[in-house]
Amino acid sequence: MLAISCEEMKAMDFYAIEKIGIPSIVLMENAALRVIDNIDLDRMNSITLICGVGNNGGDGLAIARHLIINRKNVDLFIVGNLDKGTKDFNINLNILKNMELKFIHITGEKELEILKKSLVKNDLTIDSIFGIGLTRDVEDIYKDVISLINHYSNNILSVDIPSGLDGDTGEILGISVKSNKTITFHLIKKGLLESKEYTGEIIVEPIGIPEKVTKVILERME
Ligand SMILES: NC(=O)C1=CN([C@@H]2O[C@H](COP(=O)(O)OP(=O)(O)OC[C@H]3O[C@@H](n4cnc5c(N)ncnc54)[C@H](O)[C@@H]3O)[C@@H](O)[C@H]2O)[C@H](O)CC1
Ligand SMILES: [K+]
Repeated sequence: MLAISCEEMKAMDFYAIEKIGIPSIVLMENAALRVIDNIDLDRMNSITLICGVGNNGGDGLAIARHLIINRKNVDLFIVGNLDKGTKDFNINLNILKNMELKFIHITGEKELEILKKSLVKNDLTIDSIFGIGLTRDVEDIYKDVISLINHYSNNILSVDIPSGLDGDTGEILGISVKSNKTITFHLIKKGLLESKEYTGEIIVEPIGIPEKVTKVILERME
């Protein structure tokens, strides 16, 4: 199975968007729908979603929207500086605000306690904090959130990469979500192959990036 680096994935995303003309929000929507396809909606009714403020978080916001449309009970939490949200994160956040979905912005003990209460009673926790954009050790409030996720969830799904795992080496950067299932997009990232203990079952899902893009980037980056 072809495994790629985070840099190669970012280059493929960029080429698909800039050269082929597929809007990034379309890739994000495709990613969200692929995650929904991998959730047993007949059995999962109460779902806790924890989102970062990058595009991995943006995936999570789009997933939240589709879960709500499927009449699921969604507890949505966001961790990170909301002023630093990416373009696609903000598009999806704005949609949820227009749908009057309440979310909790985790900044301290009070919200961590609310998160814990949601985790202990839910059917599924979805980790959408960091993906291929993780660049350094996880610290502070992010570390507290991931520790709670690992302690109090009984069923965890990670979006693209377990948050805290280095997508290239499989190294744990301070702390990582220990998932039951990881839905990774387009091609498997090398780091996932090194850390089955943290990824759980790995499912690779297409998000609409043409084969040509993969070929061009891999030839360029050989
Ligand atoms: N259009 C696309 O490219 C698509 C991407 N997909 C998803 O996007 C993520 C990658 O998103 P990106 O915004 O590049 O980064 P992350 O969301 O992974 O990280 C967010 C942000 O966090 C900052 N950061 C990095 N390390 C730390 C840290 N230790 N502590 C705090 N903050 C940190 C950094 O600034 C990052 O930018 C990819 O995984 C996919 O899930 C779509 O799925 C498809 C389209
Ligand atoms: K993640």
